[in-house]
Amino acid sequence: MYDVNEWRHVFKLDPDKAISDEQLEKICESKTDAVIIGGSDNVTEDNVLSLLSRVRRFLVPCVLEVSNLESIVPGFDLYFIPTVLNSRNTTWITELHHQAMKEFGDIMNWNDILMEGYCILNGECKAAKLTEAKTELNLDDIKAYARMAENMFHLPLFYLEYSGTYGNVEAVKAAKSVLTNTRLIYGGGIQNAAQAKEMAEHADIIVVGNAIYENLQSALETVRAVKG
Ligand SMILES: CC(C)=CCC/C(C)=C/CC/C(C)=C/CC/C(C)=C/CC/C(C)=C/CC/C(C)=C/CC/C(C)=C/COP(=O)(O)OP(=O)(O)O
Ligand SMILES: O=P(O)(O)OC[C@@H](O)CO
Ligand SMILES: [Mg+2]
Repeated sequence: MYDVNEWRHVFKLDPDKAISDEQLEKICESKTDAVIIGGSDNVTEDNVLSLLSRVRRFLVPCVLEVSNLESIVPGFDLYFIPTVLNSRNTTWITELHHQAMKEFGDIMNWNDILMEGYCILNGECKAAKLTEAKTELNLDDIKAYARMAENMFHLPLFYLEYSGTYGNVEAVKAAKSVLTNTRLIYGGGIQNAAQAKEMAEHADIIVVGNAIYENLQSALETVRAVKG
């Protein structure tokens, strides 16, 4: 029903951060392709459900990006499941996933679930610290992770994650150069239309997160910059 292959721009809402109804309406009616609900800190069943019910007043597709087992709730259009390819700790590559399959395996509808191969590149972000990601990577390392996502694991999504800081365009270009079927997602530090446009020249989908809470007007301008 929802074709992520057509998406170019998404907003990521953090369930741990406050957003007014008026601000949320602007995000949901911005003509972005989807709203992702996700974060790395204090993501709970309660704050996920509360944000989902507020986003549901609008027509925009709503995705849960799963970050822990406790906050997986029904009612989303799609579920994105990260596996951190450059983590040093198997917990974040396959272990929580194994646990989740034991818990939810019988009721999972794989038409609504997409795996994301994460490559985290900002060593200072919470997700990097939590997952013990190996972030000192050169362009060849990044290309190799992208190839693993597509050719080895056949993942539908490869996510270059610079959460909190604007990343290296050359890294995005390098990842894109080796991907054919797997969609390239770029997220991190996009604060304005120019940055959105620059990353969207190489990434298939760009994600705007923190800017929603820091400069909403500028965040909204990223939609038109990417989707015209
Ligand atoms: C009942 C029902 C609806 C069932 C549906 C079935 C279903 C979807 C089952 C789930 C199956 C499954 C395999 C789940 C996996 C479970 C799991 C916990 C996997 C681990 C995920 C993971 C690697 C998390 C690590 C952290 C991470 C990469 C989070 C992604 C998001 C992210 C990086 C956000 C940025 O966070 P933020 O807080 O904004 O950070 P900053 O401070 O840097 O801004
Ligand atoms: O919050 P920012 O830095 O925009 O990053 C977006 C997203 O990639 C975070 O997972
Ligand atoms: Mg954030």
